[in-house]
Amino acid sequence: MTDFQKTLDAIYKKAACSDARGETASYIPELADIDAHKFGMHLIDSDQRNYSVGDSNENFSIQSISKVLSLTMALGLIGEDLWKRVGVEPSGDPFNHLSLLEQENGIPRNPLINAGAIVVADILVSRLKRPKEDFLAFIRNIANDRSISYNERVAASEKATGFRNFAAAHLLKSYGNLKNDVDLVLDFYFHQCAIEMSCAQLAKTFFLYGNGGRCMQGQGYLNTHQVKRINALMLTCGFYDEAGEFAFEVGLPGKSGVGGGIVALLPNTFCVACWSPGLNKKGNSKLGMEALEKLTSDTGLSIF
Ligand SMILES: NC(=O)CC[C@H](N)C(=O)O
Repeated sequence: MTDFQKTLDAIYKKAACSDARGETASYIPELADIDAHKFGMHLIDSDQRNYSVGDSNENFSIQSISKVLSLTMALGLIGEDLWKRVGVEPSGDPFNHLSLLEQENGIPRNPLINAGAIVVADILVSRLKRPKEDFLAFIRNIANDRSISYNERVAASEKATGFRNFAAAHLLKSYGNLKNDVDLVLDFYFHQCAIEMSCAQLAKTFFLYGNGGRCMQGQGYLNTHQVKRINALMLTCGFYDEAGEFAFEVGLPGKSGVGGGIVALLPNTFCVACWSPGLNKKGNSKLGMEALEKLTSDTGLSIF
């Protein structure tokens, strides 16, 4: 049987003495000052046993990791119609690029790049009575944890500097693929990105994607067909123009965020969350990528 705690301890030891930790995300001013020496990891196996190291209980901004959760909620609300407004192909571009959006007439390549997530946010704004409150309640239910919240300072910070997201939303609007007011949709989007969680909470929340769509409490959020699709999207699109590298090095469906978090899972085996705020050039956690590579290499556990 795999000794996950021993593997995490070895990863932590290696990470602690690494001095090439990458850069924090300075384009969202509130994220720029996070201590790049933080490092945490939390793993939950299929028997719901927990293993952790480092700053695994410290909150951080989940940023783009939230795109998987908003997609999950939107799929539950409108089902397959969602795919009329957003594609399922990797973009091979950075998360905030706009060129393909124009070439492809306002249909974003996939729901995990910013433009795609903004369309998903638009769907939620249309469908939910109190979008921000209802989305937060959805996540708190999955995690069974009322303490999960938005960080209003991070949301405001991104609103003040999120020019590319405003550009994306306006472009979508010009193609008729954004139904609501740009400011309203982006207010929701900036808040979803500003949700804070710890590695422990994140692993708990994403447990459902490795468990046939059922959360740790046993409640179903996705059917097996939908969960297959979301895992396929995480594998092919979860790391933008580094998705190939993540599949190559780590070999798991997963999702990153510019807060330095990465969550990944092996269906029916484990769900793991890692946090190290320094990013590589592609906007993915530098040590997080290395830690997950070591996890799957040392244990021999990956989807390949
Ligand atoms: N990759 C990310 O985490 C990007 C999310 C960030 N809120 C943005 O829209 O730019």
